[in-house]
Amino acid sequence: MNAEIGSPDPDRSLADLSFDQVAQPDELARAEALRRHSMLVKPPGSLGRLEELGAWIAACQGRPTPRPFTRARVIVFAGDHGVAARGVSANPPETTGELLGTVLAGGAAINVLASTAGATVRVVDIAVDTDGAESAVSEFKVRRGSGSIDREDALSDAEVHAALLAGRQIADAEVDGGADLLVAADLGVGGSTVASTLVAALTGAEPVAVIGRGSGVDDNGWMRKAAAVRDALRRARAVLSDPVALLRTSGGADVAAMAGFLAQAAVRRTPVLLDGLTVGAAALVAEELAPGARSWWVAAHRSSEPAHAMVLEHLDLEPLLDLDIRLGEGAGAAAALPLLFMSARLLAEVATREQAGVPDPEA
Ligand SMILES: O=C(O)c1ccc[n+]([C@@H]2O[C@H](COP(=O)([O-])O)[C@@H](O)[C@H]2O)c1
Ligand SMILES: Cc1cc2nc[nH]c2cc1C
Repeated sequence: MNAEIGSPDPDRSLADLSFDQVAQPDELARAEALRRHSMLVKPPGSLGRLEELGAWIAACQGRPTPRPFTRARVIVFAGDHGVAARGVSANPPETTGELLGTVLAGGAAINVLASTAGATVRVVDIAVDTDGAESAVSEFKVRRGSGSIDREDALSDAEVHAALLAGRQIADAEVDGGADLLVAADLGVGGSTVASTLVAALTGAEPVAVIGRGSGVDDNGWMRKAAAVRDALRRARAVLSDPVALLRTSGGADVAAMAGFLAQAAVRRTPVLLDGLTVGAAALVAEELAPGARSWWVAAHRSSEPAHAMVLEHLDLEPLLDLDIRLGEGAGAAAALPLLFMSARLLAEVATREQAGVPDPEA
């Protein structure tokens, strides 16, 4: 049980929330890595984006020859959304708690994908609407569910602070525990309505342009979702310039925690593989909280949710995969993990032309 649910420390000041300045990845290491790639036993540039990806890893690690990743971690942030009660999802709200149990039991797609790729999964119950049955993963729980963003604030200011701090603390603990590659993942019925609202607010997109089927809502549900996003957007646009107020008005504790996590991962110079729509919405907020954080992120995939394309465009990120994945829970990111593992090892382990005795025809 978490005694603090619903009563975040009122003494936490705004100052607690500031993120240290984000340093940029090491451009010298990136340039050296690209130069090394041109010396390896293959036509220059022939490994395409794997070369760029390797150079990005080198820049993040601050060394031209990357170390292989040894501890990739997927953190699943689970939370409920009050707006789910408006019938905007194909699934009833209680599904979130059931899915949380499935991930904990190892039976979800993310468990299989992460384990196949060689990553471990941690689940954090940040705001699941359980009826009092908090568990060992509820240490950072901020509240149960959230307000329905079409007509009330999702959270109080104190709850936004608590969630951002939770994300920041989780990132710190993961990096201190040796994580060298991080994935933020979301789980929560109604999450795509919240994420679509945040994306429309932060990118200036029209409501109808951002609304997709989420986890599979039917036509009537899609209409209710469109109405909810339209109403929520009116409230969101009033607080656009203030990311904390935006999270209070139109977010959720899971999104706020992911934003804190993504910002702090960048502060701690740790590369992150971004998943789909809801993580993307959190990333938009994180970039506002910690400008420059986006340099530490790679977009794993393009979700089939229309709002995700707007996230990618806004952050100027080119996704690695386009597999029509629209699951959330970190699935798209886990599917792309092997590409990062390969990119790091290619730079470190492929022989140079000189070592292989294959002279450069141009030399
Ligand atoms: O991240 C995505 O691209 C994504 C796209 C569609 C659905 N989801 C997942 O589905 C849930 C949200 O869908 P919905 O329809 O309940 O809003 C939530 O658990 C997300 O992880 C996630
Ligand atoms: C089954 C199911 C799995 C999910 N994983 C993430 N969101 C989800 C939503 C549903 C409905």
